[in-house]
Amino acid sequence: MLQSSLAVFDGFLLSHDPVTMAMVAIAMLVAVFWVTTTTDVPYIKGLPEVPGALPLVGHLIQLGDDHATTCEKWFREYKWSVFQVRLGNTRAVVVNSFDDCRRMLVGHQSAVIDRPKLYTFHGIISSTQGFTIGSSPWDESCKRKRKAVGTALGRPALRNYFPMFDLESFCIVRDLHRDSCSGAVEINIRPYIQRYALNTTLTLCYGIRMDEVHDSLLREILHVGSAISLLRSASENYQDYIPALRYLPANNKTARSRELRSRRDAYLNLLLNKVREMIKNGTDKPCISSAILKDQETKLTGVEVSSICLSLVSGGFETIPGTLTSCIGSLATLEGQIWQERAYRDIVRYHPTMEDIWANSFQEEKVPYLNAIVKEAGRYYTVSSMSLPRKTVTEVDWNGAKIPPKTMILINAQAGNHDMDHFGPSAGKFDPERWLSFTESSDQQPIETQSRGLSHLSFGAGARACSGQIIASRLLYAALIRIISSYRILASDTDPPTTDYIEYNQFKSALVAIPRDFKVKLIPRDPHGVSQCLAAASERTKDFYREV
Ligand code: HEM
Repeated sequence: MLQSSLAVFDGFLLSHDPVTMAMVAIAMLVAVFWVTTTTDVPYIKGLPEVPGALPLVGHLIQLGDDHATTCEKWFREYKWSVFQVRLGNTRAVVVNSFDDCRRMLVGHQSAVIDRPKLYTFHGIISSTQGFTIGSSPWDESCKRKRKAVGTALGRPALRNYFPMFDLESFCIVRDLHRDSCSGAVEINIRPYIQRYALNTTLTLCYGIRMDEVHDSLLREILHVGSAISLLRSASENYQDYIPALRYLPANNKTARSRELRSRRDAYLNLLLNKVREMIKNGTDKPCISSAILKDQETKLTGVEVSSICLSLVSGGFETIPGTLTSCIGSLATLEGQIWQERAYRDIVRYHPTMEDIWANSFQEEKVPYLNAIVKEAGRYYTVSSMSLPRKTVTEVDWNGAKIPPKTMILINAQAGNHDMDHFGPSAGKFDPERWLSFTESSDQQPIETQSRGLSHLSFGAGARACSGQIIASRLLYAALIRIISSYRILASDTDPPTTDYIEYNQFKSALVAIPRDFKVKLIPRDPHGVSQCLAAASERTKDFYREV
């Protein structure tokens, strides 16, 4: 098409006939329109397309910073649960209602098992350490990595991590206790939770942890990880969808990606070298990379090992803090005081003494009210609002519309998790009790409602669902039980939490939500009991893991 237009243009240069000139102009316009509106996958008949796509950018500008919220709005406005949009030159199918998200992810799980490759993330950032599992196309290497991670993070493996849960949740309370001065000082809890999440995955991968909340290596890993997560989002990275932008002379996205890649390489290499050194000195702790470096019956390549460690570190360091910090924000509100008291009563029902809570809180998740809080936190604060993009490998027949192979599928988990058709009219409200029923006895004890199948969409679903969901739930539970039983949490009057499920997030364009900062007052429930438990935990955990 372009070549024939150029041929006509040559003819135009030789002739000044007005008819020829008009024809050439039209041909040129058609060619420009064609080039700027063609997508990788052609228009899918039978699926509605949101109106207003522009040449070159498609719907990117309309989608704005916050794709999940814009698509949720379109879903409600047009009453289309599944529609197609154009992200520059890429056609994507967006799925919104809870039932359709489940049907796409579970009902068509083999067809949507792939992940798309993006220019910036795959081509630049991942060129040295390999792709994370969550961004790996479905191939033999991805299968091997998922299998290894499935074993490391599956339910049977959890018991190996009990000492780690004990130590890391102890460190949260230890430092909150020190820094909040018994409620006199209001405190931002997110840094403590960030260390909790990051130390957990660093321990799993490298047998290494950092004790200080503001440790410089810890902050570097968090900073670089968040900056990379920002570069994965469509709204921050138009060059993935509008290739011409890649060739602009002042392309700061590419330069920034390269800078972040080398900073990430530096700390990943440092961590791996530490493990090598520990192996040499015989001081290494059991962890994924030491097992692989010692070649314990593994068939994984070096790049696959880096990819696994990268996936675990990046899988947890924002999702856990995003969910847990926001959840504590909801619990700290006036209404949240009731949930805290009911949770506390339920904790005491299963663990009658403070010692028992501390000794037996991380081995299983048996307090129903806490499980309900964990589930509601996951649902309500959908930290990965558009999940991770999928790609079809085979055709999907969607009510007669044929979605071809290689089509990008975007799961709007935020919309599905707040879908009133599924969760009822209170879908837009944080309410742990939606997961509970109560006994008819006078003390109305909470019982978990047995939900069949998928509770919410925050961990995705189907063959590429989150590999870390079991350990993630345990981490949320293990931190909450110790925090709630140690303190009454009150929102600060001057820096209160934002508890709206959209507005709580300060970076709408990032792949994973970063909650707005807020502060809480922590009023010790039993100061003496907490001090005793802290002293005992300090003694118990002192030799578990080494620090960098
Ligand atoms: C609250 C915590 C977490 C949330 C909300 C979350 C959410 C997600 C989501 C939405 C996906 C994509 C699922 C899909 O496409 O269907 C995912 C994938 C993944 N997550 Fe998580 N995650 C969490 C914690 C973790 C943790 C702690 C780890 C590891 C230690 C982890 C490791 C992974 C991995 C490896 C994948 C890629 C799976 C694949 O592509 O095959 N996640 N997660």
